[in-house]
Amino acid sequence: MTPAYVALEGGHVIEGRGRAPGTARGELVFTTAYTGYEESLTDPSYEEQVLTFSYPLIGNYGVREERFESDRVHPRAVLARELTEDVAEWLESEGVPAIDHLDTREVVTDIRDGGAMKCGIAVGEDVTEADALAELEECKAMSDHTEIGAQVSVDETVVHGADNDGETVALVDCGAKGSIVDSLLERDATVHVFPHDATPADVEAVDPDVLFISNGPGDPANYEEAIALVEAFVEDTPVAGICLGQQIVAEALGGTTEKMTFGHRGVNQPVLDLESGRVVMTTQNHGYTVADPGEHLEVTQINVNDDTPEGIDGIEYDVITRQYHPEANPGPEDTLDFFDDVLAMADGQSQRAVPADD
Ligand SMILES: NC(=O)CC[C@H](N)C(=O)O
Repeated sequence: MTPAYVALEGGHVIEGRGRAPGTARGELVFTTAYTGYEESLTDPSYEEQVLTFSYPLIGNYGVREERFESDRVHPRAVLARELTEDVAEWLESEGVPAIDHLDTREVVTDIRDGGAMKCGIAVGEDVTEADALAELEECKAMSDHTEIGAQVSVDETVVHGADNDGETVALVDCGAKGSIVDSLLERDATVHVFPHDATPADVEAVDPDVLFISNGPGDPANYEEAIALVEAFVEDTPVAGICLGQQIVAEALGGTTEKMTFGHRGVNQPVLDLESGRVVMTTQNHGYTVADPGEHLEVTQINVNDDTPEGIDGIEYDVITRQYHPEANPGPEDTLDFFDDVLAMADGQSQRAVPADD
């Protein structure tokens, strides 16, 4: 059995079975998702994290590229009770250390008690506990990854669906999942995918019908350029956002964000729509949340478990955002109509509670 160690903040070391070799460090988080491991492992929002699957068997339907959300695995390392050979081989080929045969209940309990925490990972024939502890020593807090947007964003603008007849979307790529682009293309939009640090002039050049801020990893406060884009466009152009995008929009419009203890990661988070009273099941993956939406935004949907904001609308501006992942992949598709609402807003068809002055 290949030795494998996870060193947790505070120095507690958990031993497991090595499935893919290497050393790594990152913020230790867990997801309760029971399907969708390919989508989760390729979701750029997991950059600089070590992902623990609490579901006990991961990989039971193989690994298929058409389910990937980006072109690589983003977590720095993967922990599970049992990984199939397919997944272990895939992670090894990606150079991502993987460990199984550990007590994931213990890991999840530690995270629930101590919050998402730094960890060090060491897997390989010759590694020792000291190697995992050395990685832990080097691990940075998530908010100190100030250049994280550059690690996951496109370098140059990419256009999808240039011949489509629908709305023109300026999607700011802070680590966008492929399904967000697909959901817009399926609705006939033309999607210009911009780097995370695009300038207002770059975006203005395509005359967008909506500015759309994507999901992405890390602390929203580290996305200064995207925050500035929202500030620059919100008075004249509709704005949408998913997950990190909701947090960036709040930061831009006078709201605040904060780090949660261990966040929401899974495919069955219940969300209440305050107007309709309807509850939907949602896919989530976030560690920060909007703490105060500020005076320009109102909360329209909340998490049933802890009342955190899940949907936000502009009061005097055309803005709609979601904290969860309406594009699913993985997870239930109850919330795909968010994309219809965004494109209706882009087309000037939105039904906001407070109409704009013009
Ligand atoms: N999926 C996301 O966009 C994650 C947003 C942000 N990085 C958070 O952890 O809260």
